[in-house]
Amino acid sequence: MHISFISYLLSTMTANNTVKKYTPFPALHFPERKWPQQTLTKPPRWLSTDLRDGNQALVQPMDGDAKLRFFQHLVKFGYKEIEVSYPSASQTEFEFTRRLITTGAIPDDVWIQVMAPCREELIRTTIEAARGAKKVIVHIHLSTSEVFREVVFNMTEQETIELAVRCARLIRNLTKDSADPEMRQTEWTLEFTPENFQDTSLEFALEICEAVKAAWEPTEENKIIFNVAATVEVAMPNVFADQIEYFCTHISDREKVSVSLHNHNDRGCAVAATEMGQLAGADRVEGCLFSNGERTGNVDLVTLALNLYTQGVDPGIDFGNLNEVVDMVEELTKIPVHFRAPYAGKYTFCTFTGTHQDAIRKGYKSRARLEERLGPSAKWRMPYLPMDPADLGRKHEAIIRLNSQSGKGGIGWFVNEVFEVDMPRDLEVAFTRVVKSYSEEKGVEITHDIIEELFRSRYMLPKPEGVQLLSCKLRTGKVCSAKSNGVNGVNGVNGHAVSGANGVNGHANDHANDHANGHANGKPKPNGKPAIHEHTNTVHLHANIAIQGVRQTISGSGDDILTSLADAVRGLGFCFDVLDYKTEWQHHEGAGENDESTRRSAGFVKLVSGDKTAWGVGIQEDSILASLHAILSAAAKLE
Ligand SMILES: CC(=O)SCCNC(=O)CCNC(=O)[C@H](O)C(C)(C)COP(=O)(O)OP(=O)(O)OC[C@H]1O[C@@H](n2cnc3c(N)ncnc32)[C@H](O)[C@@H]1OP(=O)(O)O
Ligand SMILES: CC(C)C(=O)C(=O)O
Repeated sequence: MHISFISYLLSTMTANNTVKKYTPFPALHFPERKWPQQTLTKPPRWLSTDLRDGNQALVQPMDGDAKLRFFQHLVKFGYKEIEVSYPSASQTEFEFTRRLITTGAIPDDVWIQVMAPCREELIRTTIEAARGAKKVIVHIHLSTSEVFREVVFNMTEQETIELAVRCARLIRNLTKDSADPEMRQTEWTLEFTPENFQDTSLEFALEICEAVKAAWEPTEENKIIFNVAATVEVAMPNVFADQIEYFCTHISDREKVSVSLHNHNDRGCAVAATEMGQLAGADRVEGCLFSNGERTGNVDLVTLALNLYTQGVDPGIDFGNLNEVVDMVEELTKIPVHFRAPYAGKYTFCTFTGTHQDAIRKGYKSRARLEERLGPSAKWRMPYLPMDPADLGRKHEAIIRLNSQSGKGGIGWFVNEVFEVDMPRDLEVAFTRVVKSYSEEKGVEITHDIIEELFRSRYMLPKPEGVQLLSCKLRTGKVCSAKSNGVNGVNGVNGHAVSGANGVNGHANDHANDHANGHANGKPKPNGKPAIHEHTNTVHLHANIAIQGVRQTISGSGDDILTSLADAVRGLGFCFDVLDYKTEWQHHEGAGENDESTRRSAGFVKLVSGDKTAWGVGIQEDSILASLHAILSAAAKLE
């Protein structure tokens, strides 16, 4: 037999053998389940364990100052239950807990949670650390799964129950039943975690929780918390939901119990499992910001909260400045938030892809119209963006980024961001070719600066200040004509637009709107055929201009201002026809519509001469000057 065939056989056998060491997690036979029909309509009680589970998983756990900053942020975001420490772990943990309490850093409505294993001396230390706080959840954990009982603790089920009950009684004696009056002033709650609940027999999990509950004696007002943890995620989320619904419907005194979830992300399903667990009846959720925590992390509290938000449910946590949250967590944990993390990643609301950019751009235009009619609470319907980035304090300009995968939608978006104008479609197509070939040739991301440079050098006069309009007179007259002054296929203004014959400064605004409207309405005729006008107005233009300081007089006639300008420029010795044009006023964000000091006009003109075509663009405070620039710029390129 050939040697490589033998090694192939060996490797297949090895692979088959290694997979056999795993056992499938059994599904629950639970036909009574109701969770698949439920929906989430309210937020859970949230607990942040960033300062405990998150902290214990760091290469370098946080010091007291870092923990304090983190704590203050958590309070600011709106968390009312915060696991602050594992006081028996280290002096830092103990002292941090004391510092919070003695400096009055804990708002009255915030519960701190302190954690300990089921070991008497460590529980005593833990409770001592919490002395004097207003509201404290004492959290003890004990693994209940078979493998832990056998491998780690060497304890029977009965011994495990007895240990848990002893600890619950001890905590009760040291806290709510304490002889020390200072201790009794604190509001104490017990949280018991049957660690590895997911891998524990449900009957045993219920049995141990019932025993702990009986030892603690919770009330409806001050419920005991059973934190049914997926310490290691070993099953699919639907199986987890069955386990939770079974637990919720079989634990006694349900009204005195808060069922809490604590999901880790070993199979990558922590968010799904936590959401399904809530559908199944859980009341409370523990997790960390951006999924920090042991191994693959705890469930991500940011994703959970914002998933609710995007279903129209207020999570009660404020992530209105999500970048600030990211910065804080990255700085204090030294773990970067992934670029594609839900909601928070740098690329989460950003696309390089042409068709996506086109859809988003159209989406924003449609959104602007919708908001004009219905206000900012109009229902969010946006292609590719399940959430408004502005709700997270994220800027629209970060959404679209350009490379060789981008198309005219994205490139048009950038031009709009740089110049505050919308290009005509045909110019978008032409400029897209320019940008794509630049991007492919250089292999770089296209920035706003590159767009500006490419656009200016391609379509605008190199020195726009070199061309000035010193004065301009316009006159209209009715004529009977069947041609359009050498301007192929351009319809004229509406016949009434230009009445004045003012100087430059005086004319800009009274004729400019009509100029713009006329062009917007006036579509070029296909094939460049002359338009037939039986009775129309002709615009006669007479202007004094200066090019590089040299004064010239130009005059021309046409169906409208632009075509009469084109006619006049031809008088300077250029030879062309107008193929397409558009004028518009810039959309100045924040400036009032009639704020003349900030208004600028854009003229876009496509000229043809022989078999050459060229676009020119002018952006100026004066609409006639803008069009003049556009024509001169395109005409120069045809030379
Ligand atoms: C799933 C979770 O994340 S639970 C939270 C865990 N967090 C931490 O462990 C962080 C802080 N921990 C520590 O600082 C230390 O581990 C301490 C202070 C708790 C204990 O330290 P040590 O006494 O040195 O013990 P060590 O760290 O080796 O822990 C193992 C011992 O604790 C026991 N143990 C582990 N979990 C528990 C528990 N939930 N209840 C009771 N005993 C426990 C083990 O059986 C073992 O006992 P053994 O030495 O008799 O075999
Ligand atoms: C809640 C505790 C015990 C925990 O961190 C876990 O189970 O993962």
